[in-house]
Amino acid sequence: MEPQSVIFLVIFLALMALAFVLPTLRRQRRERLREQERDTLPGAPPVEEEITTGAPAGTVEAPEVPAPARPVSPPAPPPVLEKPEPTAGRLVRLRARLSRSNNALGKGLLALLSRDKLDDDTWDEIEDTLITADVGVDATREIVGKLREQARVEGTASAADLRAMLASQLVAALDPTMDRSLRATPHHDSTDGRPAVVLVVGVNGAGKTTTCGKIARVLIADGHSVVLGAADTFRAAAADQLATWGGRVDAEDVRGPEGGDPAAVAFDAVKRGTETGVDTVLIDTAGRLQNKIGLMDELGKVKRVVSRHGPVDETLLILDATTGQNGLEQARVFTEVVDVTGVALTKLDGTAKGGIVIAVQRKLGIPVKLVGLGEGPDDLAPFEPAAFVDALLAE
Ligand SMILES: Nc1nc2c(ncn2[C@@H]2O[C@H](COP(=O)(O)OP(=O)(O)OP(=O)(O)O)[C@@H](O)[C@H]2O)c(=O)[nH]1
Repeated sequence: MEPQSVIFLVIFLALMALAFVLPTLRRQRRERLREQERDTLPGAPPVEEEITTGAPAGTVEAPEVPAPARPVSPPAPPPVLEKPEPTAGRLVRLRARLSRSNNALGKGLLALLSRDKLDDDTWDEIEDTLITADVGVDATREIVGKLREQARVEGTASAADLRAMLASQLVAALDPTMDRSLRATPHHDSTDGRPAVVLVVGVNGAGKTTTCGKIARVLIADGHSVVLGAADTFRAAAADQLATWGGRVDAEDVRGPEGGDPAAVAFDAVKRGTETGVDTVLIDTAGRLQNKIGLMDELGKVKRVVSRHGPVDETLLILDATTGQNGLEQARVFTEVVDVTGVALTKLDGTAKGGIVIAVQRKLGIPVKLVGLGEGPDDLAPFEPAAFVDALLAE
């Protein structure tokens, strides 16, 4: 064979060998990549990205590896349901929260009542102390007037006796005969087997959503079932906040589109609660300023529309205790728009003005049914006048 032919033959054989080896190398690479892909943990960047990143700009390369399926996240674990604390004795458990913020009142009054001589100046100081604690001017005058009279009739009394007399006057001012039960369960006469409906109203930031969540826990702790209606379509996060509260104790929540009609959401929530046969539907409403007439009208509409299912059983006004006497004016406006049947006074842990409870009841003539004593999920207590006054006067 001629040397030229030998060279051609060698080149030909070399080309043939390449044609055979290259696909094999490609196949091996593909298999390596697949193995890598199998080893990739969920959440790591997909292999596809690694391959394409290095391609020169403008070149279109046929993908050598089929696009891997997106890493699938493991299914979310079922929510861990919480077991709320029983309601009995909560005010006693939370007593320290009250006395911590009010002990200035307790200490101050005891120091005054311990004076050897209870002259006019001392009585004035006792009055001032109670007014400073937000008991209200009229209520304070009445309470101190009765206390003075009692002290005079009973002659000289010890500081401890006077303190006990003052406590009983304060309890009397809170009218312990008022019905403070929350009309939140179908056992209540008016419900006819449908869920009891609780409408929660109040100015923004008073603690409506939080209190709705806390009440749901109270009801569930007592063995009832609850649907939450997120009729606060005004504040975007409120519905999420309510859903979170519900999720923790397995209470379904009903919501509508952001900025939607609150009355429609409230109506749907009651409908849903009736269909699913729950005991209670709790409706959270938007925070409304009393001077925004349109918003107050809207609240009236919510109540009217919900009433198509049957009367609202409890309209609970949420009042922030730290707003003091200003809160009272807000409260009065609410009572004109909706028939408020109970008051929940929140943030009593954050004020030295616990006397506001007396002022609220006196001004509105509506019982304080619940008190909020902290941000914790079970920091809501049924209101009990004697236990409250005892904590208020603690030293
Ligand atoms: N310390 C304390 N904080 C509370 C209490 N109740 C509610 N809060 C806090 O008050 C803040 C406002 O509560 P929300 O429930 O969002 O008030 P809201 O009335 O629903 O507010 P809007 O939706 O804006 O109308 C939150 O930070 C709550 O944790 C309480 O009893 N004590």
